[in-house]
This record gives sequence, C-alpha cells and structure tokens, in this order.
Amino acid sequence: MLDIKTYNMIAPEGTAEFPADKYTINETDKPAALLIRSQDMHKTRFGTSVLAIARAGVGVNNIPLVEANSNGTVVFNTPGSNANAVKELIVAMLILATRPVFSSVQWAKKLNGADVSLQTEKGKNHFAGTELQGKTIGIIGLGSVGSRVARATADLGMHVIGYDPYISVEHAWRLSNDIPRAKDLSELLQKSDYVTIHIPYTEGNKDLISSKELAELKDGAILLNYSRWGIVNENAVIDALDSHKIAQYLTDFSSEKVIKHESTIVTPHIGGTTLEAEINGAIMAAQTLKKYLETGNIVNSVNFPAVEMPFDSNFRITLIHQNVPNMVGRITTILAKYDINIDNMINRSREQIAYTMIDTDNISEKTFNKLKNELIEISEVIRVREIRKNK
Ligand SMILES: NC(=O)C1=CN([C@@H]2O[C@H](COP(=O)(O)OP(=O)(O)OC[C@H]3O[C@@H](n4cnc5c(N)ncnc54)[C@H](O)[C@@H]3O)[C@@H](O)[C@H]2O)C=CC1
Ligand SMILES: O=C(O)CCC(=O)C(=O)O
Repeated sequence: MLDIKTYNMIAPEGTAEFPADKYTINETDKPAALLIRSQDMHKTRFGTSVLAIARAGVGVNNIPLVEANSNGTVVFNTPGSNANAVKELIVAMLILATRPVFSSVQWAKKLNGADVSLQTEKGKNHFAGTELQGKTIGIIGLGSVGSRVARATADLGMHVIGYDPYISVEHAWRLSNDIPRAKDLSELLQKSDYVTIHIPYTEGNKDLISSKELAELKDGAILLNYSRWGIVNENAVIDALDSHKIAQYLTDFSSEKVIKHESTIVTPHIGGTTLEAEINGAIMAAQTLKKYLETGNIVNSVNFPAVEMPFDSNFRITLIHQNVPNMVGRITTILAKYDINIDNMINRSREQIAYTMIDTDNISEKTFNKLKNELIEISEVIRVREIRKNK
C-alpha cells in the first residue's frame, strides 16, 4: 500500500484516481507522495519517504526545489489545468476596472420607493465608464494563461501586444500570428493602456515591475497582477498609485497596504478557483503521481527530466543520481556482478539531476536489497527504487 498525503482542498475527483486496493489517503506519517495546492512547503517538512510531490496548479514557488532534488523527490505541476479560469477572471477584472459595476450596484441597492426605476434612470449619469475596445493591452508572459488572455482580449476588440523572451514552441504555435510581440519590456510598457502579468515567480522575476518600469507606463495606465506576490514591487506600486502615475492596480496577491488603498481591487487568490479548474488540476496531478509511482515514468516535472519507457518487463529499477560522467557504466557494472540481464534501459538528465531506469526479469527481494545497498554506496546516487509489474 502506498499512502498519499494531501494538503489544501483537493477535489475528490483527484483522490478518486487512487484505487483503494493499492493506495491509502492521509493514513500514515510516512507518505509515498504529496498532493498539494498552495501549501507552503518551505515551512512544511517532508521526509525521505516522499518520492514525489504533485502541485495541482501551476506555480511551484511554494516548493523548495533544491531540497527536493537533494532528497530525490520529483516535483510535478499541472500545466494549463487552470489557465481558462484565470483568463475568464482577467476579462472580468478588465471590465471591473473600466465600468463602475461595484459602485453603481451599491448605489442602486440603497434606492427605495415605487419610482426606483425612475431614480436609476436619473442617477445613471454618475456611472459612465469607458470601453476596452480600441485600447491597448500589454501581456507579459505568453504561456498557458497569457496566450489565452491574448485571444480573449483580441476578441474584445483590444489591440494586443505580448512580451515573452522564453516562450515555448508549443505556446508560440498556439498564439495567433496577428498578436504583435514587443522587442523588449520597455516597448510593451510604453504602448499599453492596460498591462497584465502572467509569468512564474522566480529569482529573476522578483520585482520585475518596480519604480523604473512603472515610470515607463502611460499616465493613467491600469496594472493587473494575477501571477504572484513579489513580481510587482509593492512599495513602488503604492507610490505610483499615490502620485496618480497609474490609475488602478488589480491583483490576486495582497498585503494590508494594498487591500486598503482606494485605487486597488484585490481578489483573494481566486484565479484558479473554479470547480472545473480544481477538478482538472486534481485529476492531472493524481494521474501524474500514479504514473510515476507505478512505472517510474516522468511527465510534467519541474525539476526532473521527462522520461517515458514502456514497462514491458517484470521488474524495473529506477535510480536518481547526480548528473556526472560514467554513472551508467558504474551502475551496470554492479548489475553484472549479480548476473542481472538488462532488457531495456533509459538515462536522461536535467541540469544537475539524472535519472536512469533499468528493466530486467524478476529479481528476488533478497537479491534486490543487496544490490540496492551496493548501488546506494555510489556517492552520487541519491535514491534507488524497485517497481514490480502490476504491484
Ligand atoms: N492567480 C492564480 O490563481 C493563478 C496564478 N498563476 C500564476 O501564473 C503564472 C503563469 O501561469 P501559466 O501561464 O499557466 O504558466 P506557463 O508556464 O504556461 O507560462 C508562463 C510564461 O511566462 C514566460 N516568462 C517567464 N519569465 C518571463 C519574463 N520575465 N518576461 C516575460 N515572459 C516570461 C515563460 O516563457 C512562459 O511562456 C504561474 O506561474 C503562476 O504563478 C497560474 C494559475 C493560477
Ligand atoms: O488555487 C490554487 O491552488 C492556486 C492556483 C495558482 O496560483 C497556480 O496554479 O499557480
């Protein structure tokens, strides 16, 4: 039995992916894998029993990847699972930024009497808005969310300009050819009436939008941050609002200072919080974990290489090791000592980490334990695991 520990609200459709004859959920203190959403794993210890962590969602800045690597823990996310949910919220927030929906509804709620309809007609002049059509929106990051926001805002009649120097081939293909790309961030900032950010939080993206970048915006521009706290420098954005350099800041990430400011609209990190996105993410994360636990194959990992090898033999040995020369030679020399015949083998690497899978015929528990002890003696080997077919 393998135990899966969950954190946060994981949709039951996800945990239902784990059959009860092979898995338990939240039953031991030595789980084989974790299924999480925004849980801060920098502050939550995970032991060496944890073979993998799956994040139902996209951002993985809540997971210590360096610690995961040295522990031999594979970290997965669920690319695109909540991109439509974020896109729809961005469309809503753009409209809320331009039309006085909240204030007009609050005003109307206070009306009394048989002539409320007349009163609304008289009062509506106080609630004129502007239109999105014809305005320019700059989209920073053209991945799963950004590319969808680009299509949706183009459909609303906005001029769209994108910026993503690291765009993947897959996302570039998905993006319509008529979405122009800025040559650099400055060009995007200078041309846009609205700027929306859809990039991961990394060391390199910390404070990407600070005083210098805010100064480059058009006067009265509107900024949206549905990516992460820390990508926009908070003091700089408050200064830009106070001086009326920018008109509004809409965000899913906040502090008391940001929430209390009269020119902000703050949502409580609900970009990916729809029934559909939560189900998508939980199912995708559970399937990815199951695949790894049952076959060793790796898809959608953020710290390990993608590795897929058909599991046609009876027994599979997986090794996580440092990416240094001659590891495969050293490993297979030890296997030869035990007279183990290799049916199939794969070795892939990603930065400092390498992963090797070796398929053989059945090996007895006793022999495998001896073999494992010898393999783990190699100082660069981090983890050795056995997977028996259909177990
Ligand atoms: N508010 C919420 O609930 C949610 C927030 N997010 C956040 O949004 C981020 C983006 O999500 P996805 O689009 O699904 O991820 P993605 O990985 O599909 O796309 C991110 C894109 O950003 C680009 N990028 C990275 N650094 C950049 C930079 N400095 N300038 C321009 N482009 C840059 C990458 O090349 C990539 O194309 C996530 O990492 C997460 O932090 C995602 C989903 C829900
Ligand atoms: O609702 C969640 O789990 C967070 C979604 C999110 O921020 C992400 O996927 O990066």
